[in-house]
Amino acid sequence: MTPALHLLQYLPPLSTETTPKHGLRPLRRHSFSYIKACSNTRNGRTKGPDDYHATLKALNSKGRFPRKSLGQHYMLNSEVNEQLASAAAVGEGDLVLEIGPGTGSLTNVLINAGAYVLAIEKDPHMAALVSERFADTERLKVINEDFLKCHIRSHVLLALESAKSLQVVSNLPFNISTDVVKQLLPMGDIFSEVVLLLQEEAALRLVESSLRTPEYRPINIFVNFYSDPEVKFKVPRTNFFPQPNVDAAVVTFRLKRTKDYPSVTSTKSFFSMVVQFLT
Ligand SMILES: C[S@@+](CC[C@H](N)C(=O)[O-])C[C@H]1O[C@@H](n2cnc3c(N)ncnc32)[C@H](O)[C@@H]1O
Repeated sequence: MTPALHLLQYLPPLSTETTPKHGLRPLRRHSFSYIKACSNTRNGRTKGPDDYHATLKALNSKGRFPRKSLGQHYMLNSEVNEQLASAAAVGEGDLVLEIGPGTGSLTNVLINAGAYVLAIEKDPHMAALVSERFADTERLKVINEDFLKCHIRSHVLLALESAKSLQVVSNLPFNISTDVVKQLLPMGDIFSEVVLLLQEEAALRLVESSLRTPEYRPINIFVNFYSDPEVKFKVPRTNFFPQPNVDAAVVTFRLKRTKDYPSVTSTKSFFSMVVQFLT
């Protein structure tokens, strides 16, 4: 059996399940004066096949079965990707950091919304695949690194000449979501908003302050200290390939500016301070 046929037997039918309608803000239109890593022309936009077919075609072409250890659950529904971009109000000239572009279905929507995308992908095969898919645009820069280990600040500042803010938009691997949140939320000096597709239960735990257990309480304090979080909408598991065992939800974290809270030396010291306070 060829790798492509082997993969095809696992493919779900095209989902007709839609996500609930919600009141998203209209697209914000402001632009950065100049972004070093990308050209500022509009010519690099990519109009390709829809996410379902593009994702499956990309995976099939490489005969590459998704890896569980890397949380590779790919988004098949363009509508969800559109809503993610809308939740972040991605518009013309924005610079967006995407963690884990995978086959590039969300990347495609971000580029078509007018953004320049800096994508960090840990899997070298997927980094190569997404670079290849968007080879004809200068709106994408792919970095093949582990987001949790890379020096994100220097990557971002290299890509952004002026000190204006930018957004993070990502369909995250569920297994690294808490670590990503801990890393990104204190970066209100460079990011204005972080929009993440998370496991639904994790999303509710991070945002719902009414749920109080000793385990999550410090992380709730952390999230509210650095941001104004909001659960936007639920994404049923049937929208992913392979289908995970859980549903997902989109959360927006509007980051507070560093001048709006007392200075904290490190995330580690923040948590030890909170734990001391609570015990
Ligand atoms: C849930 S998939 C999402 C893929 C794509 N964005 C989509 O919506 O279909 C997660 C992606 O993150 C990548 N990834 C996993 N761990 C990572 C890490 N530590 N740093 C960067 N990328 C990672 C995976 O290889 C995979 O491409």
